[in-house]
Amino acid sequence: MKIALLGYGRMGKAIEAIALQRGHTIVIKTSQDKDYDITTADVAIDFSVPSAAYNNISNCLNHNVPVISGTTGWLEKYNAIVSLCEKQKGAFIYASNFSLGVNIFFELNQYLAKMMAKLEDYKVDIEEIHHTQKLDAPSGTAITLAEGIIQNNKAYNNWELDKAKDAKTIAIEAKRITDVPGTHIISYTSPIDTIKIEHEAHNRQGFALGAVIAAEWIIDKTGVFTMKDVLNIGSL
Ligand SMILES: NC(=O)C1=CN([C@@H]2O[C@H](COP(=O)(O)OP(=O)(O)OC[C@H]3O[C@@H](n4cnc5c(N)ncnc54)[C@H](O)[C@@H]3O)[C@@H](O)[C@H]2O)C=CC1
Ligand SMILES: O=C(O)C1=N[C@H](C(=O)O)C[C@H](O)C1
Repeated sequence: MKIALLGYGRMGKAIEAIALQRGHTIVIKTSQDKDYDITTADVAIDFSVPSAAYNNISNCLNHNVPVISGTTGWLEKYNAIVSLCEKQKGAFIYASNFSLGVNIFFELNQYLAKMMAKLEDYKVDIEEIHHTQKLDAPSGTAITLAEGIIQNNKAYNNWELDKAKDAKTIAIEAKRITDVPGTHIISYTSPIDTIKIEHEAHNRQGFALGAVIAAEWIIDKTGVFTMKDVLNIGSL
């Protein structure tokens, strides 16, 4: 497969290493807004910056190149991308987190949220820890986790960074510590005890491998997909 890497930072480089190991070729590596011919690629993988993701993804869809995006912090334009993908009969996957481990963690989070819905003494909060170069807060993964709780527990209808403004809001605390690849902790606390589930990435390989697997999967497909489709999580 000929791959375009839109964003060639920490993740772009980790994806390149895994793509080459799996026999793919990198035909475009871009680290800024500059002209390139996206049609030379079979598939594009965007891990760039929040301000660049929409243009990168649109350019692929406008040229009928399937595109995977892991960039976080641009989702106010997600619906516009879905419409463009449908109009162009293109193929697109966004995931706040491409690792298998986090996608299993997303399922656990939803299951636990459902169980805790009946237990009013427990209050939930989310903590995420990332490296100090991260541009966005809270992390895309923490937002997906909060959405998973809200969908499964009527006690919550909103999330907020730092302090929860009322009992129906989930507080997300974002910590920035040198070199941490990504840790997410969900805690349910009552006056009596605390129940916690945690995912800790040891490095970026899980994110990168998941993105390459998604790129391999999306070739020849049409539509807007998620990592749940790629990993066929229901069958695990
Ligand atoms: N979904 C997932 O599994 C994961 C998502 N991420 C997200 O991926 C993004 C990138 O993360 P990192 O690689 O750690 O950041 P990074 O800062 O190391 O790399 C971003 C790269 O994008 C480049 N860039 C800036 N403008 C661009 C443009 N117009 N077109 C193409 N590239 C451009 C920058 O020069 C930089 O090289 C972030 O939004 C991060 O939150 C990170 C890890 C996993
Ligand atoms: O910026 C990062 O590094 C990461 N970003 C993603 C996010 O915002 O959730 C995924 C992962 O946690 C690493």
